[in-house]
Amino acid sequence: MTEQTIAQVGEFPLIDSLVAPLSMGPQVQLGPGDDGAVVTIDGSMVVSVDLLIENSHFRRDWSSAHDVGRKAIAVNVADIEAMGAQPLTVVLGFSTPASLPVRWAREFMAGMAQEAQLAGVSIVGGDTTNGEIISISVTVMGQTAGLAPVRRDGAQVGDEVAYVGRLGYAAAGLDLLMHGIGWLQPGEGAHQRGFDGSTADAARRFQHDVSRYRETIESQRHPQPPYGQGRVAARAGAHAMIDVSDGLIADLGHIAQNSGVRVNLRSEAFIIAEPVRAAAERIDTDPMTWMLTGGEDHALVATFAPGTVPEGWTVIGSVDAAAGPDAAGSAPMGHPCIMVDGQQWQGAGGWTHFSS
Ligand SMILES: Nc1ncnc2c1ncn2[C@@H]1O[C@H](COP(=O)(O)OP(=O)(O)O)[C@@H](O)[C@H]1O
Ligand SMILES: Cc1ncc(C[n+]2csc(CCOP(=O)(O)OP(=O)(O)O)c2C)c(N)n1
Ligand SMILES: [Mg+2]
Repeated sequence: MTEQTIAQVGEFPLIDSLVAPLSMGPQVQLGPGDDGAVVTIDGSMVVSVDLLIENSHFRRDWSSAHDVGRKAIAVNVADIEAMGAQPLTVVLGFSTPASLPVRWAREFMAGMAQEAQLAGVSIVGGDTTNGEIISISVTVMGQTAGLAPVRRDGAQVGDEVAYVGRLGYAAAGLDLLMHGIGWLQPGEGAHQRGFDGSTADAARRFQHDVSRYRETIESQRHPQPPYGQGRVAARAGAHAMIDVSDGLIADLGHIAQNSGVRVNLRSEAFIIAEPVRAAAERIDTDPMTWMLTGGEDHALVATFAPGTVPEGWTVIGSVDAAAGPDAAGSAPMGHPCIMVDGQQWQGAGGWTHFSS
């Protein structure tokens, strides 16, 4: 029997079935179902949006619908955490081919609901349309609730640089998946690029033992941002903060550049987690590259006045005065604002869209 598709169910019955299981937090006066949602907030509103596009941000043969739903919430809530604000609500833009099995949409929504619960946000509305591939846009709203927002431009010379959350996991998982390791069973995504659908190809892709580094692949499917730690950093008086979406060096580069300072990282301060080390051994690569330039774990990295780094954060470097214009000119492709073990970082600091 073939699976029921979205085309067979129709727009409004689909929406009804997607929103019915959602629960609303106490701040929600009016949830999905009207022209707009109504939300009570404390202080100023902090708002951010991110897109997840099929084959750019996820693949259906790498991640389940549930994983993609979890990721859609996590990557967006991390931006509100990185402002030191309290995440409250999200609205979802969902575009999908009519041929998508309804099961995929329901599991996606269940993943969103599960992660929303973890992150402490309510899904208060959305929009559903027809499109050639799956596109997901999540807008997240938070409140300042008595604490000043922590921006990217506040780092001060003499600050300590520290992070909380995972580094290198999601990048390791991405590399493994790109090596054909850890794919899901071929389902509706089997037609997608990189998978020829043949039995031999399927057998080759699913024969790997991934037990030692499973957590890295799971992190690529859905990251685990350190929920609540953005508020902890704001309460500790963090001077600047960002979440690591593109790569630690790239994202710290935004702090350094916006603040007019230079960041010095000490590689010996990084602790390489066992699953990341195991993944690096499996595909014979340097795990530090993933930790320094890999994205999608959505760790928080912040700068603090000396002695004010919160418990549970790992200090990895310090903030210096910016180098002169000569130094900037000597690393046109690199990150003149970021030093690692006393050397200016040359080359890519993380993921950028539009490059081949
Ligand atoms: N198309 C756009 N229109 C307006 N602002 C944008 C657009 N794309 C990105 N920005 C802004 O540029 C900044 C950097 O974007 P991005 O790298 O996506 O940040 P993040 O990693 O926090 O998601 C953000 O402040 C974002 O709001
Ligand atoms: C199919 C697939 N290809 C490539 C990647 C890797 N990747 C996609 S986006 C990205 C960086 C973060 O995404 P972005 O849209 O730049 O997030 P933002 O900085 O706006 O939060 C990475 C490492 C992936 N996750 N899935
Ligand atoms: Mg963004």
